[in-house]
Amino acid sequence: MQNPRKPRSRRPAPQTQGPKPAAPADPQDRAPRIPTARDAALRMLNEVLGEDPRLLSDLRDAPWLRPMPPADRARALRLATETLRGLERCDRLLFNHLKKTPPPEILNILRLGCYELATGAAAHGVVNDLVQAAGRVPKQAHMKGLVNAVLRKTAEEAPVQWTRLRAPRLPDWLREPLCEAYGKPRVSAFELAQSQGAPLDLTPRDPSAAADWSEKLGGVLLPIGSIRLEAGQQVSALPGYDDGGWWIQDAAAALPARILAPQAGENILDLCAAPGGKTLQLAAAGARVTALDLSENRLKRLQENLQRTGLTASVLGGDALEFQPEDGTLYDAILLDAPCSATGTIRRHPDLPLVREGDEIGGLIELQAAMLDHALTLLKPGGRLIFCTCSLIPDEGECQVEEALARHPGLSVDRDALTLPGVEPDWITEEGGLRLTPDMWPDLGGMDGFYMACLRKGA
Ligand SMILES: C[S@@+](CC[C@H](N)C(=O)[O-])C[C@H]1O[C@@H](n2cnc3c(N)ncnc32)[C@H](O)[C@@H]1O
Repeated sequence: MQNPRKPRSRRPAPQTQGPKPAAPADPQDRAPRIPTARDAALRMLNEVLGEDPRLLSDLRDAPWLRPMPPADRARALRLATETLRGLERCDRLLFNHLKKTPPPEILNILRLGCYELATGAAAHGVVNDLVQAAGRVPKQAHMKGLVNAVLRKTAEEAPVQWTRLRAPRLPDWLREPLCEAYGKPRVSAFELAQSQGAPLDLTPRDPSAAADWSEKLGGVLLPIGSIRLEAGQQVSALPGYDDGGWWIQDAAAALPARILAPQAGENILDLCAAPGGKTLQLAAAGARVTALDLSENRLKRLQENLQRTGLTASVLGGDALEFQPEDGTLYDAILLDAPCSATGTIRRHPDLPLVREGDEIGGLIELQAAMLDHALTLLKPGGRLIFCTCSLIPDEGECQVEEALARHPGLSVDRDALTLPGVEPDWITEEGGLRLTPDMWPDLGGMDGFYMACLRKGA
């Protein structure tokens, strides 16, 4: 596998999307009953694809989901996620039977129905339920007949046609810079991997117990030490959840802390730490960890994760750009998991390319560089700093490291840190980082896209 070609300039990705359709009215405001999983999935689709688009991850804790039983909430999220993953396929099938684009809420009802019918749901129940849902859309009840007719036709052809349609394409704002960096065939391979979703990966608290956990949980032990299970499990019911024997973390996301190779007693700063997968890895190795993040909400999840696993870290709310340790001590090592476009996580979050338009990437690139520069001021001479992002865009990875090396004489890349079981030579980039993409490990179920490098401060 080849390393990506790097774009020469850092221009922000172009915006090619037109204005979003008008926000639909909120059917739940008029319906006091507890939403069903389908009702909630429809509301999620309306919010993600609405005028003020929201990410599904921002809707997880929405107050209107609270009255629902947890299993229905989980089903709603799965239905919305998978409909959004298959949106292009849904529209291709539906528009064979539509003379013009229906109002957004009706179109989303059809899209949800199309996804469910294509993937094996019983036609009778889906169609009846969604016709009823159309009848509750304010001012659109007359569309019930259309919903009924289109879904009945879709029920006949969608199960056969669905997998014959191409893997949904990324939008131009992302596809163009990725094609420039990796070439079209690789980007098509990313899209295929993204269309297949992601398995459930776990990081064992004790890396030497990985094989035991894998056997106990009926999983597959991955070459880099993570445990892979099939998606869709009730995680809290699995052995080891309550006592923190492992935590959920994509295999690719577990590598930065492994490359850091934390030692017991080391003073390690985890900048941009929440919700804390990497903090847990550092603490489990016996390091004295300071975990800092700007988001109070995400820090709550980090605290819960520490509590469940019984691990300890000093948790601080604050801005990584301004952070100064109270006693002025410098850190042995720093992990900087910088905020980024998150384009490496699209197989888990297929809503991301639909909600974002790429206009935030220029600002993120500046922020990452500023964070890296500030982090270096907090590091001991000779200390190591892991810079990582869950992005596929080289400007947020390879280019950041190349430019940091140019800005900081004495700073070097520690290539030896990459010598770990399971790390393949093809993953190593020219400047000495690791480039991971979703098409890697195709026979094992892929991995998230990530970039990481271990930097050494001059002594
Ligand atoms: C990629 S996520 C971190 C994931 C985390 N390291 C883990 O393994 O679970 C990036 C984090 O950066 C945080 N963040 C964004 N801007 C920040 C800032 N200026 N200072 C500190 N944290 C920031 C976000 O709240 C978010 O939690």
